[in-house]
Amino acid sequence: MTRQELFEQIQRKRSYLCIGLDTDIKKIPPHLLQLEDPIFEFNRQIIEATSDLCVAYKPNIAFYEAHGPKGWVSLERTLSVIPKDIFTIADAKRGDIGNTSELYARAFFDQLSFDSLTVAPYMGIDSVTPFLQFPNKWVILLALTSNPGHDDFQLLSVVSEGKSYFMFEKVIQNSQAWGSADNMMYVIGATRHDYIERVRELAPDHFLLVPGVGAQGGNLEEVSRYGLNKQGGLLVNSARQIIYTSQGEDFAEKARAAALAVQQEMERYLNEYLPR
Ligand SMILES: O=C(O)c1cc(=O)[nH]c(=O)n1[C@@H]1O[C@H](COP(=O)(O)O)[C@@H](O)[C@H]1O
Repeated sequence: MTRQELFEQIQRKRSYLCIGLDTDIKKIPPHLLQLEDPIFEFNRQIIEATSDLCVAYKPNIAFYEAHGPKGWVSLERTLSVIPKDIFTIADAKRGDIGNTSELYARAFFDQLSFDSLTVAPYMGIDSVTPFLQFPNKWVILLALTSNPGHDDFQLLSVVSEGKSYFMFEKVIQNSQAWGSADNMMYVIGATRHDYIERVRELAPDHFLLVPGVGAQGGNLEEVSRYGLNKQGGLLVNSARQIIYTSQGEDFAEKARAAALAVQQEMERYLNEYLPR
């Protein structure tokens, strides 16, 4: 999917919501557990109930891998029911020496047909560029993550040409030579919305994947104020706050209500910062 197509979807749906399919067998409604593939059935109903309100789905691969081969089947089946105009993110946080990264890319882009993959930048250029060789596919590079440990490394000072930068700032600056705003996004945690203005100075055109609203307490209003750009430029992810709203037979309906509340809030920000 191209940047322009993503933007058109944001305008059409008045939403930049990405729903996280972090489908935990321990948290899904008990009535689904007797089915052959409860994870798929849960996802299928969530997708059916919410696909007009969001522009992306992000299955976190850990929730599927943990079940072995059965989990991969649930993931494949889930992908097959996501409408084709919706952006898909494999949240696998990969990155390794070049030939290994290339195989990871083939797994997620060719075998599973995801539009994008989250990638850790720590091993540097040759661990990231193999993912950028796939036409129409995206790398979403971790820059400033939402978890408490982000300050262990991402906020360390690095001196470059006599100036001091945070490590995450160097990730954003240096990686722009590896790809472009048409095939690379950055992860910025919603819990660090105080840095989004700075991120926008460094990467005015790139899309940002912003997890951490909802269950992790990030602030959507602040993220939107500083993060929206002229093409939308934001995919704000929420998983638990949307998909686990009810443990009953009405779980999909309740998930829709939670997604609708977020979409309506986003529509207000789009009207304010990015009028049609
Ligand atoms: O790469 C990610 O998506 C990610 C990066 C980050 O900094 N923080 C973060 O929470 N995530 C993912 O985003 C999702 C957040 O889920 P909720 O907190 O339930 O909305 C999980 O799948 C996390 O793995």
